Amino acid sequence: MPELIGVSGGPTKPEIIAVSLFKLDIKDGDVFADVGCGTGLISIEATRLAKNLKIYAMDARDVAVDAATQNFKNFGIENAEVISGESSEVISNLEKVDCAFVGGTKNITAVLDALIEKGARSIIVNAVRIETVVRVIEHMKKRGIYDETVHIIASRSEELTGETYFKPENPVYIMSGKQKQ
Ligand SMILES: C[S@@+](CC[C@H](N)C(=O)[O-])C[C@H]1O[C@@H](n2cnc3c(N)ncnc32)[C@H](O)[C@@H]1O
Repeated sequence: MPELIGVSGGPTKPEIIAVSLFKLDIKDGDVFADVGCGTGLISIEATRLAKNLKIYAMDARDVAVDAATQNFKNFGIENAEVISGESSEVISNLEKVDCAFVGGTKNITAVLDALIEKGARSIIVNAVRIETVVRVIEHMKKRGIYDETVHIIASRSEELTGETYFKPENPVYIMSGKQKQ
């Protein structure tokens, strides 16, 4: 496996990716939006779960766009387009979206509105700040797409003086929205 090029804020931890992508329920042929793609790892993992995806990976930071572009090249991901810009505007210019993972939550209500407008049937949002969690739940409820929130607290084994202890990861909230297509 090639080594993933990192950026601040990423990559998303494997346990969070596992739960998020399970709940996303991505299907063969889907148009998938990786919103605030950072390293692009979510898109890379999504290609292992479904065939013939069309992926739009977007981020407002040049450093993330460059990292995702290089990571896709290194991992042989040919079905992903990396787009630089504010996600709510990028999504507005897409023809349609079937499902979306939102890892970057700036302007989150506008991002959710754009995804709903494009017909997304499944939207998963990751957040660590409680104010963002409340904003997402309230807006999903207002738009009639709220499904549920899962709060994940994981810890990973680390060696300590030849023995094993568990180092806690940051807790993450995973919000899920579903819409009929
Ligand atoms: C926590 S990181 C995402 C990590 C990523 N899932 C990974 O595995 O590498 C959040 C990213 O979202 C981007 N971001 C946040 N809000 C955004 C927005 N409204 N539009 C575009 N990018 C955004 C940030 O620039 C940042 O790179």
